[in-house]
Amino acid sequence: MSEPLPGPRALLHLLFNGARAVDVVETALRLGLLDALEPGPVTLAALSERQGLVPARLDKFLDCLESLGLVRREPTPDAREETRYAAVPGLRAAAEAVLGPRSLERDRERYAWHELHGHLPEVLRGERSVSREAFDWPPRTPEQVAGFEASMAAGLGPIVETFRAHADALFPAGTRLLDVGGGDGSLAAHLLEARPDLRVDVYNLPSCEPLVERTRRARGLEGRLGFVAGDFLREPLPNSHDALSFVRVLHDWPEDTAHALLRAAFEALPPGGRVLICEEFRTPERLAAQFFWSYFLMGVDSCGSRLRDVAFYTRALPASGFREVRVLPGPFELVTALRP
Ligand SMILES: C[S@@+](CC[C@H](N)C(=O)[O-])C[C@H]1O[C@@H](n2cnc3c(N)ncnc32)[C@H](O)[C@@H]1O
Repeated sequence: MSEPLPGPRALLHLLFNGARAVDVVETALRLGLLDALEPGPVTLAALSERQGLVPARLDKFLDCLESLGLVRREPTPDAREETRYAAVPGLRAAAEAVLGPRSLERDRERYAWHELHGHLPEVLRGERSVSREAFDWPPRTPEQVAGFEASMAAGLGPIVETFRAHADALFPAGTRLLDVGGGDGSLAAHLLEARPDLRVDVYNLPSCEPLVERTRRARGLEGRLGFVAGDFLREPLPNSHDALSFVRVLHDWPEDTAHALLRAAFEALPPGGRVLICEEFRTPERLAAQFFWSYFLMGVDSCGSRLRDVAFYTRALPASGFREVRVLPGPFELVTALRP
């Protein structure tokens, strides 16, 4: 769905009514109204009869959805009950993704954003931050590490889809891939399940080793899913792999660190070796999905997660010596390049 954003005044009205707006959309999802509205158009009379709802009340409910830009109304000179409504395409899936029980937004509610809420002037002046007990970057305590990596694994769906779509071209038989900052090994496990001839090592801080061990055992990947402990800010990357991936890693760091990591990847790869970068590049829709992190990380100076323009990487890769830079399509784009 790429609807134009409402003007500033309309947007602010809607934001002020945010809790009520979410209530409306959640209700539409729960009652099955979105299932009826998305193939639409459907008349008010048919919809209220099918769902057992009071037409005059449903009429107001549909006005709420229309004011959010989620439902379109076809005005009619006929009786009010004959007005036809249709949901904008993709609404049901979007509502499930953002408001459903496995929503990433719900997952983010676990973070201590309320430590900043109402205190942004002090936050912006550098007088207040998220406490290190609540969140540290990189995660420090075993609870922080496990909680953070679980959040990451929950959002892997589009990344797995992108990698799977391009796996044949990217990973010839026998490829050894190092997934740098590879979380708890969940992405590696998906790739290994899709490609029986692949071998993947996760490179991560030592605190992540038990999580990767757990993934290896749970998915029966002994002998194929390895772990290499290291800190890429302090030491060179290991140099015994054909390909290195950075998945949602480079955008966590300032530009000079991202450049340094790409140079480290270049040094570690053999001639013909491939680097892969997968993260969300900056578009209005993705910026909306990133809102939580833009807000929360104002209080965490050690983490600068920002969506970058893809041009940052298409310029940075050649500058680090890489050639044949390609941007492959997918739900998250995948940028690849080769060491000559
Ligand atoms: C945003 S997470 C992405 C995890 C995973 N790639 C994914 O997309 O689900 C960033 C990862 O970088 C790792 N990381 C952070 N600092 C690191 C460092 N200095 N050396 C190695 N890994 C690091 C974290 O432990 C975490 O697994």
